[in-house]
Amino acid sequence: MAKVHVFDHPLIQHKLTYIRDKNTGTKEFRELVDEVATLMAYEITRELPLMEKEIDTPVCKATSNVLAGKKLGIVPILRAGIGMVEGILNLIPAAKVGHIGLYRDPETLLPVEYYIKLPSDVSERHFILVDPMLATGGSAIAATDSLKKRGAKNIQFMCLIAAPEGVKAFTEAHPDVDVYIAALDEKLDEKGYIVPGLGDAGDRLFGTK
Ligand SMILES: O=P(O)(O)OC[C@H]1O[C@H](OP(=O)(O)OP(=O)(O)O)[C@H](O)[C@@H]1O
Ligand SMILES: O=c1cc[nH]c(=O)[nH]1
Ligand SMILES: [Mg+2]
Repeated sequence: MAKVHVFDHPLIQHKLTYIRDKNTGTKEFRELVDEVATLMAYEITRELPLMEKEIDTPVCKATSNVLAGKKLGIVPILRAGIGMVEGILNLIPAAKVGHIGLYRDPETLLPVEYYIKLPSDVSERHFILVDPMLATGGSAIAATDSLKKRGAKNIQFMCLIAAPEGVKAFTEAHPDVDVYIAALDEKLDEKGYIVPGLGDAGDRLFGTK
């Protein structure tokens, strides 16, 4: 069964409070999402494999650890996922970036895929799929389906805020994909918005409301 990790680091929680605040403007919202994505990436990469390397320090020969060269891919779910990419690349600058374009139909709440472009070596890569919001779970489930259909075997899903309904649906659909969230909120409202949430993540990031 998928593991669900909730990051309760004080810096993440502090920044998330200002991300939620409706009085936070687009510029600050973007900066805060970027910063939280970096902090989450630090936590999410904790298990990356290391290998030993022989080096010469100014004092002597030594054996020390470096990353074992795992091929990483970051995949934002458009649009809102884009806001988390730079923050992760700050820590993993060599990662490849794929894109999955999905929007949630406002009537049915079902995801509609309109774009996909992934690195060519999908089956060899470890993917971090990112989206600020896991609401009904439809978008994250469809994006993970899309990745798997193209050969992805190793996926982690990272989001800022999740609703219990979304976590349940996602972990049931993809029990092999661990989920990393900054906050688990109370519920969904009748329009499928997360309560208390942060509103529409894409609109707040890009100033389209
Ligand atoms: O879990 P779900 O119920 O599927 O909802 C979550 C999705 O909704 C938002 O995207 P939206 O459809 O608003 O697209 P946008 O990023 O282009 O604004 C959000 O960024 C997720 O992708
Ligand atoms: O609360 C929500 C739910 C879905 N998408 C968002 O951007 N916000
Ligand atoms: Mg949106």
